[in-house]
Amino acid sequence: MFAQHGCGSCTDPPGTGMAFSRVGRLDPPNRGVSRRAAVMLCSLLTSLFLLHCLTERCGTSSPVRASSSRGLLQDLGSQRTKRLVYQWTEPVGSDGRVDAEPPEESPELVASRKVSPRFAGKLSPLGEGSKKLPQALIIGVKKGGTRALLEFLRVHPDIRAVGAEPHFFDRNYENGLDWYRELMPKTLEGQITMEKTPSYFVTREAPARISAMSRDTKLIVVVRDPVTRAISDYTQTLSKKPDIPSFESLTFKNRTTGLIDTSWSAIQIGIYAKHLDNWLQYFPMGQILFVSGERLITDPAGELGRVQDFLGLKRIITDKHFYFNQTKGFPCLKKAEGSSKPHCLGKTKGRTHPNIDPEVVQRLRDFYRPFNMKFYQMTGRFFGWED
Ligand SMILES: Nc1ncnc2c1ncn2[C@@H]1O[C@H](COP(=O)(O)OS(=O)(=O)O)[C@@H](OP(=O)(O)O)[C@H]1O
Repeated sequence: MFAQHGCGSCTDPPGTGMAFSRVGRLDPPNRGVSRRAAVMLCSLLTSLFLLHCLTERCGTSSPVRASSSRGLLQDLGSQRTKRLVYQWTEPVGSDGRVDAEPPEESPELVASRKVSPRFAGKLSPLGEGSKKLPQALIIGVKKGGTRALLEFLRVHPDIRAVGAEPHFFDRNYENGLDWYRELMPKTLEGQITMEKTPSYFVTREAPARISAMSRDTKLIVVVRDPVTRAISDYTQTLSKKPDIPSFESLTFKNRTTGLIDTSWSAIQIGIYAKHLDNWLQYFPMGQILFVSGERLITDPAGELGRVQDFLGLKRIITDKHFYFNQTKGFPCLKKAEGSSKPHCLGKTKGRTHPNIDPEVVQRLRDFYRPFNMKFYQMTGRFFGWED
């Protein structure tokens, strides 16, 4: 009876005691003793409950929970997420060049994972495992097909990846490895942690920094015909800054002399042999896998087979996982990771490119040819970008 009667007081703010003293004065003495006992019992139970909450084991509805240490950590986590959100808008240069885009994940897919969209990895049902530094990275190239590769790889049960581009080895290096590790999803023994940031491939300092993290890091580069890549890069910028000069005028330092402006990042990035040279100072060729961006579209399962072998994983992602979506004009996943629904990449992947003057395209083909030949020689793979 006391427990029932007094239970309303259990929710009163502890330490006020006002309701109890008023009730005590109005009741007869023998009942007053019992009431005092009930009050003491309630206070004891309240204290125990508070203690329980402070050790973070009580339900989310508890007011104590809001100020618990986990609450603070969650707040910090969302601040960090916000910080990374800003970075999507940061890299717009004065010429309207944009370095990165938000991850191509549909809101439905993200919601189905029930975790932060930007840093969503695969969650084990009980959230067990620990955060580890990545053992494999997709380091480039921008507009090569890096998002498609990562989204396809995430289907593999032994791969867990960050959704967003952390840009750790180029823009956020001063934040330190602990910051970087915190961004990673938890993994169990035998699972591989991954992330993709396409700008690493052209960042001078990236190879030394990644090697300092671990000399065993496996590196994956998705490459695509440098001319189409440059046009794709330009198309992305144009979609955000429609007033930029034409592709043709940005291509040349001087159109009449035909001198190509190699300082324009859209052109620079495609000189793959030059960038690769820098990586080979720190990593042996066997630790770098080159994925054909073209074949990733025409034969995704074939390229994914090579990637799984390279990562030492069982070939789980096969033809059965893909279908060709006629409307999108690209292969899509029958079931995305963490979801039972089909999944194509979003609108910013597979944009319609503007028509470029064929003479300019030819001039660029001539420009890239020797670099491409060198690149085929270095990698031992013929990518067929000549026509
Ligand atoms: N399956 C699938 N679906 C959609 N798009 C696909 C796919 N596979 C490869 N691609 C090509 O990926 C190009 C974008 O490359 P990235 O994801 O590396 O771009 S980014 O650097 O992250 O912005 C994108 O370039 P654009 O066609 O120029 O938009 C696509 O051609």
